[in-house]
Amino acid sequence: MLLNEVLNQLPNINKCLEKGKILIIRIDINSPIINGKIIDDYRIRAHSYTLRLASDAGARAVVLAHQGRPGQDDFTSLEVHKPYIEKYLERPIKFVDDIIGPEARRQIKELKDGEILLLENVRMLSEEVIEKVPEAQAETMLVKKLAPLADYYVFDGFAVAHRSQPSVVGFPMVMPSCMGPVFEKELRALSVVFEKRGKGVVLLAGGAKIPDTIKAVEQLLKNGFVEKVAFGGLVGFVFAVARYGVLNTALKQEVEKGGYLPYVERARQLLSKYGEKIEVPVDFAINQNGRIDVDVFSLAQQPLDIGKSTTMQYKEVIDQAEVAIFSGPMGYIEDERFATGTVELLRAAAKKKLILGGGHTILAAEKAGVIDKAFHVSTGGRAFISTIGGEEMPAVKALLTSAAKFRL
Ligand SMILES: Nc1ncnc2c1ncn2[C@@H]1O[C@H](COP(=O)(O)OP(=O)(O)OP(=O)(O)O)[C@@H](O)[C@H]1O
Ligand SMILES: O=C(O)[C@H](O)COP(=O)(O)O
Repeated sequence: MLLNEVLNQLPNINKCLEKGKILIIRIDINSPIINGKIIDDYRIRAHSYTLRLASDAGARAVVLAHQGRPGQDDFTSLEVHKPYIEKYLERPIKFVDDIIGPEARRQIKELKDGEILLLENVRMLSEEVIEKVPEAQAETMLVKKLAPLADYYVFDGFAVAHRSQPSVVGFPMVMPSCMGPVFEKELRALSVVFEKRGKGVVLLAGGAKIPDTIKAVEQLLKNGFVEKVAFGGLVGFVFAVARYGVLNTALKQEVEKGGYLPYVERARQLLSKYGEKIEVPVDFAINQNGRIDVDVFSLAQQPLDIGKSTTMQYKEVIDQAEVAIFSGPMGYIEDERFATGTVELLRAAAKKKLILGGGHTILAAEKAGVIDKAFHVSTGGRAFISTIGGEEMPAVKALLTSAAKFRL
């Protein structure tokens, strides 16, 4: 189903905003954390708007969210996020280090109109990280314990919409549900891409998520949703190896190091099918006591950015376009010298209808000074790239089922 049809069928948050009603709101404030400190709060800022809407309407908000994955360094308590939410909301919120236990349930029952209660990292429940069909997720402890306490479920976590987890797809099966404003805004912005049916749409695809990016690009090209795709970042290495052969050992080594050699074959297939629609780097920047640019055949060490000729070539592609989608940086943006390709292309893309997504892409856009010029800045990482690829998100499917069942 097309995104605008989905949007017509799903109730938006206004249908769930009622004074005194208890809302379970699933947001995605999963943020980059280093040494216990949040280093980018873009998602928190975005979702604070949703919580403000609920609070201003006098609803009682129970907030579900995650941070990291069990076993990873950034798997922390959401207590870390509380002051950030309070900063953007300009009002205090409650936090409880419990999710479905007696203390959490007591605090939910005692909520007053306009209050917001943030529950602990929902991935501390082992059942949350197991993906299953929505009907099975409706049987989890999370849903069984919390759903009876609430009136509505609001799904706002676009960035986690691709996960068939209990907090995402379980609640819509058992209670009236609506989409939150962050999620709705994402779908509306991305529907612009689909409405164009590819005409004048270019994708700048970089970054490090090789399998996800290749999968999304396969879909986009197959469905005719883009006119051109220009590759950079690590995914650009894979396409350069595919286009120019494996003569170049430095590039091949980089691809091999990440275990991505099998993707070279998929890249080759895409190139043979859609060759004229795909742009591949012709040169790269390397570090030899500073940045120097070398053409793809002379490369003898790890490339850290697309080169100047590639940047020029991609700028021409952007100039011809109406909509530019930017997903993943073109180079190692953590080092100023190698952020040039990404920054220059972002500036060119900002003259068009620019849609961008991904943590590092947002950081680069901030660096390039274009974040406020973008038509849409997505909160999604994998969810963003998958949605533009035309993949149906489990959250969307569950909300559609809920809409048909509960008719808000
Ligand atoms: N040539 C390169 N050499 C080394 N690192 C690179 C290169 N090109 C891109 N990267 C790295 O890729 C990472 C970003 O890729 P990623 O796919 O995570 O993008 P993103 O915008 O952060 O998306 P998401 O939020 O989904 O993670 C950055 O750390 C960047 O330095
Ligand atoms: O950052 C993301 O992409 C989302 O929060 C989903 O996180 P996950 O990949 O750990 O499910």
